[in-house]
Amino acid sequence: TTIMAVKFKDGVILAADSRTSSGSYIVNRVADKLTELYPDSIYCCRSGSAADTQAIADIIRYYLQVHAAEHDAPPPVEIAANLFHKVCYSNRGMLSAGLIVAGWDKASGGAVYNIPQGGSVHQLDISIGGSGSIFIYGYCDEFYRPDMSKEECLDFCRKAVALAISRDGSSGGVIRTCVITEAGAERDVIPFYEVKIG
Ligand SMILES: C#CCCCC(=O)N[C@@H](Cc1ccccc1)C(=O)N[C@@H](CC(C)C)B(O)O
Repeated sequence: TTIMAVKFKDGVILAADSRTSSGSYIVNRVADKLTELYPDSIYCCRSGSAADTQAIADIIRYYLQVHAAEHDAPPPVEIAANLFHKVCYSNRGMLSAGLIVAGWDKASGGAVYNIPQGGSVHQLDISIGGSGSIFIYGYCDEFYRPDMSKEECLDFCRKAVALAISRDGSSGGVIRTCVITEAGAERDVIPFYEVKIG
């Protein structure tokens, strides 16, 4: 898997490949690793065990619905990140889950949180994860800027995931993206071959 989430001018952009593998067998070549946690405002990027990350996302989705009902307002992204931390840390050592939580809320105007295997929480401007991310740290260090426009940031994310797909055997398929701003969430998908790489 290759996943990433990035802050840009108007909010956040999430991106992922679409390969689910079992050893060298490709179980799903069109998997959707960008999972909605709260309608139109909070998503997560999933890496690691498909089973574990599906189960955890379902739990967080439920708790965010409860939070929204209790507060009569959409939950801040930070709440979703803290809920993931609680579940992942209390089941530490029994899960294989590398998650990135990202979304837009009135208070932050866009936030990205990385939750690695141990269950810690890290707020960042950009987070990359999954087996393919090791191949694109240099690319992201060199080209990421916090003030990119939507189009610039979409191109940056698609190029980063395409470069990872070209090197990581556990990443592949199509490149899915999700742009989250005050206006809501906008999903897109492009084939890997449409991205011009070396
Ligand atoms: C079907 C089946 C077997 C398991 C499918 C399955 O979880 N594959 C995993 C790899 C893995 C992980 C832990 C144990 C085994 C196999 C996978 O493809 N993970 C991708 C992300 C998920 C969310 C789709 B990525 O991290 O590569």
